[in-house]
This record gives sequence, C-alpha cells and structure tokens, in this order.
Amino acid sequence: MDGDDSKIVQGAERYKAGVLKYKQMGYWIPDYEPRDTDVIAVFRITPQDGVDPEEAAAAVAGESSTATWTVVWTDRLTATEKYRAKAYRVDQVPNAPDQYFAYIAYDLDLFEGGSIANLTASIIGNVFGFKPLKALRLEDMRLPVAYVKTFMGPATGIVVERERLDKFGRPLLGATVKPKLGLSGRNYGRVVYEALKGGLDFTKDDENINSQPFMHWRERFLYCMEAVNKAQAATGEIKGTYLNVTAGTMEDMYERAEFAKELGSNIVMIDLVIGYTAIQSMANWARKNDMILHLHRAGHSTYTRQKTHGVSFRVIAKWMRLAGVDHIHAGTVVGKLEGDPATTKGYYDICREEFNPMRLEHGLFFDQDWASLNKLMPVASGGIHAGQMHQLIHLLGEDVVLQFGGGTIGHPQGIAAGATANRVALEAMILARNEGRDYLNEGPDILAEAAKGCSPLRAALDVWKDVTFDYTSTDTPDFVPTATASM
Ligand SMILES: O=C(COP(=O)(O)O)[C@H](O)[C@H](O)COP(=O)(O)O
Ligand SMILES: [Mg+2]
Repeated sequence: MDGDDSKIVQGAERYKAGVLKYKQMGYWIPDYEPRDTDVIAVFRITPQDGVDPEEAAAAVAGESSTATWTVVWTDRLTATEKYRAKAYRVDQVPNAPDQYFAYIAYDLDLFEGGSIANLTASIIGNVFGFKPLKALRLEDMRLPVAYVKTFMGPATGIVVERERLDKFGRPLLGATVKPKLGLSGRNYGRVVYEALKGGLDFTKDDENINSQPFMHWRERFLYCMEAVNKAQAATGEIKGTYLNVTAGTMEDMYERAEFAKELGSNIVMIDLVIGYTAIQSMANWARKNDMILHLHRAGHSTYTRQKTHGVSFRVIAKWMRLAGVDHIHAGTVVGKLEGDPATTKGYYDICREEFNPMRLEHGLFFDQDWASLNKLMPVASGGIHAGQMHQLIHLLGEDVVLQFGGGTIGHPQGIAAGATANRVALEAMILARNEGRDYLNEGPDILAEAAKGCSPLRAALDVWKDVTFDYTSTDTPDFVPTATASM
C-alpha cells in the first residue's frame, strides 16, 4: 500500500495498477453528512492488532458496497462517488478499548426496493469474513422512509389482530405444545383443546414441528382445528393455534398454508430459518389471505447473542417489520433465554412504536420513522410462569403475547388448570393495574389473593414459586443501561 493514507487518491494516480488503502479509495469521509434518504448502519468493529480503526471502518464500507481489494478501472464507468458507501464516524466503544462503533452511510440506489435479501447481501455479505477485522457486529440500522415505503410491512398488525380476535386491554395468552416432538396428532389436539378451553387465546406449534413420521402435518392441522373449533364453542371466545407451515420448499409451505386457511385457521406460523425471501413470500400470502403471520425466531441466537460478532436482534426485528410478519418472538427478560431488560425494551420499541427516538441506553442508535407500517406484536416466550405475571406486565406492557409452554402443560392439575392459572393471574394483575395499584411491588400479594378463589393458580404459584433464571446477560447495551426499565 502506498502514499499518504489520509487523502483520497484521485485521477490518473488512482487508476495505476496496484493496491490502495480503503481510505485512499474514498470510503472514509469524516465530514460526510448523511442524507435523509441514506441507509445507515452502525457496526461494532474489532480491528486486527495494528489496523487503524478508520481504515477498518473504510474497509467495511468498501466491502459492503462497491469495493474489491484493488482499484478497478471500470469504476470510471460508474458514478463511484455516489455508489461508494461512506464511513463517516468512528467512536471507541465505552469500556472496550479494542472495539469501535463505525457509522456507514449507503446511497439508497445501492438497494433493490422491497428486498431484505438484497439489503442483507450487501450489509452482512462478504464483509463479515474480512481478514483485517477480528470480529464484526451489525449493531443497528437507520432505514430511510423512502426505503421503508418500498415494503408492505405487517399484513395484519396489532390493531387489526385485536379486532379480529375481539380481545382488548390485556396481553394475549398462548402456550407452546410440549413435548416439542413425538406426540401423535390426536394427543396433540387434546393439548390444544385443553389449553384453549382452560383460558388461553392461542396455542402454538413448536419451532421444530413440521411433518415428521410420528405426526404428519395434515394430521396436526386437522386435530388442531377440531380443538380450536370445540374450544371456541365451549368458551364463546375466539381462539387460534399457530399452525407451523415451515417446510423444505415454498411449494410445500403454500400447500400447508392453503390447507390451514381451508380449515378456518386465523393464524399460521413460520420459522426464521426459512430465510428472508421465503418470509417475504409468506407475508404476501398472509396479506392476500387475511391471515395473521407468526414468526418464531428459531436460529437467531447463533448470530445475535455474542456482542462482538454477528447481527443484533434489534436489526433482525427491524428487517422483520419491513418483511411483514405480524408476530415476532422478542424475549421475556425473566424467562429461560437470553434477554437483558434494557436491550429487550429496545426490541419491543422497534415492534410497537410508530417512531423510535434514538435511545442508546436501549441499544437504539438512531431515530427510526416507521412511515405508518403496521405494528408488530412481540411475543414473550421461554420459561415463563404465572408467578411472574406482575413482572411480565411491568416489563413488557400490554401489546404482547405471553406464552407459557411448560408453564401451562406442566401444571400439576393438568393442562386446562395450567391455562386457567395463567388467565386468572393475568386478569387479576390487569385489574390491579387499572385500579391504579402498585402492581409490580404488590404483585405477589395480588396473585396470592387471586389464588384464594382459584385452586389452579394456587397450585401454579406453589409449584413454580422458586423458579427463576438469574444469569448474567451476554448481550447488553454499552450506554448507561436502565436495568428496570418498564414499557
Ligand atoms: O418453546 C418455546 C418456549 O417453551 P416454554 O414456554 O415451555 O419455555 C420457544 O421455542 C421459545 O420461546 C423460543 O425462544 P424465544 O421466544 O426467546 O425466541
Ligand atoms: Mg420452542
């Protein structure tokens, strides 16, 4: 590499055969002011020892937009200055001397409208394997309104979902059928019926239930919908069960979704592992067929959990709001899976606000205008039980599905009793909240009081009273975390 690396090399010098630094190629523009229409990404970069952080940021800008490792003369045939991504700011990460936040702006014309696949092929493409970096993490993105408007967003959204289900003023309640694998269709349907009749609004297939030898998908759909219909008749309430249509091909997924519709289901489910294009196709299908679309984030922790490398879940949540799912698993804080309170609050805000103001303490690096895209219902699931109801409502708010799998099906008096315990706990807590009580601090008393008239709740509180999952979070914000933030 040659010459003064702080200057962009222009003209004939630039196109001499050889290698220039990325800064010299023009990928570091410290005085650049991002335009309203630019896509902006903030990456956490850990440069290799001896690599200048600004050069590392420029390299990320280069590799995630137009560059290759050497200058190519064909650049002269393009509007290079427009198409080059521009690294414009590098900040040291607080308390992590080897890490930097690099801000990079991308011209809108670099991306095909309405395609998460195209966006991600640049932003999380080759660049993650780039040798001058020890590690790289996509922390957040600012998606300009002009780009947001190229996506349809959630087909149903929180408001219409509540109207269709006729449920207002409280979180929705669900349960994942357990055991995850092995039940026959008939026994599976029994679990669904018991849970819905006992008081839940939804049941759901687990992420890995598709069409296995012990239960083919049509069996599952038939028995589940029989259970939904019977539970609706028994309770007079609208019920649903997320029929997981995840399959090996789009054709199979469409076939399964069509059958779910034919049977009268109001919701279908997909797993994140089907990929962004498949998710967008299913979102289009859901929109055309008046179907709520539930997304299980299976697989995300392989790349979202570690702070130094991968993609933050807040970015996945943003992409999924664009892609158009109606539900997304977003964490529980108190349950069995990773979920720092402040970071989780950031995810919930991405799902539910019309405009996210920058909130560094919740991991939100930018203002984000959602340009009237529908709101996405967050789903809290994974190791939660009735005894945590006050904390769940305090932490997660009202527009959320609370899903108790083990916390319904593992109830000592049976599945329906497990469901009743959750419903009574929820209604007691919402009543206390609406009466203006300090339900967070009085929570255990409110639950104990409600349990006096409800033996299933009493049994749930007794059996699970000592169950907590207190571990140190891996993915935490870098700026003044507010540990007990409420939503
Ligand atoms: O099966 C469960 C929960 O079962 P249970 O209620 O018995 O613990 C879900 O797959 C997890 O919620 C996924 O995690 P996340 O929601 O964090 O993506
Ligand atoms: Mg599961």
